[in-house]
Amino acid sequence: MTARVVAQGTFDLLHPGHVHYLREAKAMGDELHVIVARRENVTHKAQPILPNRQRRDMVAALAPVDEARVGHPDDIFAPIEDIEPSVIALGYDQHHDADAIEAQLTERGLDCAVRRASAREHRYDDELLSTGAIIERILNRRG
Ligand SMILES: Cc1cc2nc3c(=O)[nH]c(=O)nc-3n(C[C@H](O)[C@H](O)[C@H](O)COP(=O)(O)O)c2cc1C
Ligand SMILES: Nc1ncnc2c1ncn2[C@@H]1O[C@H](COP(=O)(O)OP(=O)(O)OP(=O)(O)O)[C@@H](O)[C@H]1O
Repeated sequence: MTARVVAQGTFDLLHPGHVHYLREAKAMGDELHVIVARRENVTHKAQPILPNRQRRDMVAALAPVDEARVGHPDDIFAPIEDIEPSVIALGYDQHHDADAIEAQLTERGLDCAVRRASAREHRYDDELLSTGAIIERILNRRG
């Protein structure tokens, strides 16, 4: 049986940290499905610069990714019910609580584990491993 893995995030302005996360998520199963957060659902930080569809298309073009979709407007478990993954891979810094997600999955009758991916370490001095850091450098150098 094919083991599907779900990864999720904003993925505005791609960088090597995203690639690290998606490679690791893919290694947790056979097929990687990515849910790209809708702009209006990104409320815990500044809203993305790039539109939903552009972020989805760029993520879909990355080697570890089998399918990428823009997330549901108001039910984050709707795409999960559709994909039926065996693992949800949370990013190392995602604010979601793994136990709370597991409880909601069980409540909906979904048999799926929640795992946490690792962070990517810097490999050289001025490498930028967050979208926020890229935007800050743009503002500093071009603003
Ligand atoms: C299991 C799971 C499913 C999600 N599904 C959706 C969704 O359907 N629609 C959406 O807009 N965001 C979805 N999200 C993304 C969150 O809403 C949140 O914006 C996202 O995790 C932000 O990640 P970031 O801080 O890494 O950018 C989902 C997150 C998780 C953990
Ligand atoms: N340096 C990194 N190492 C490993 N995973 C990362 C790294 N940066 C982002 N990710 C993961 O990629 C996914 C999408 O991240 P997100 O789009 O929030 O990027 P970000 O660079 O962290 O953004 P921001 O700087 O705006 O917080 C999340 O699961 C996040 O944990």
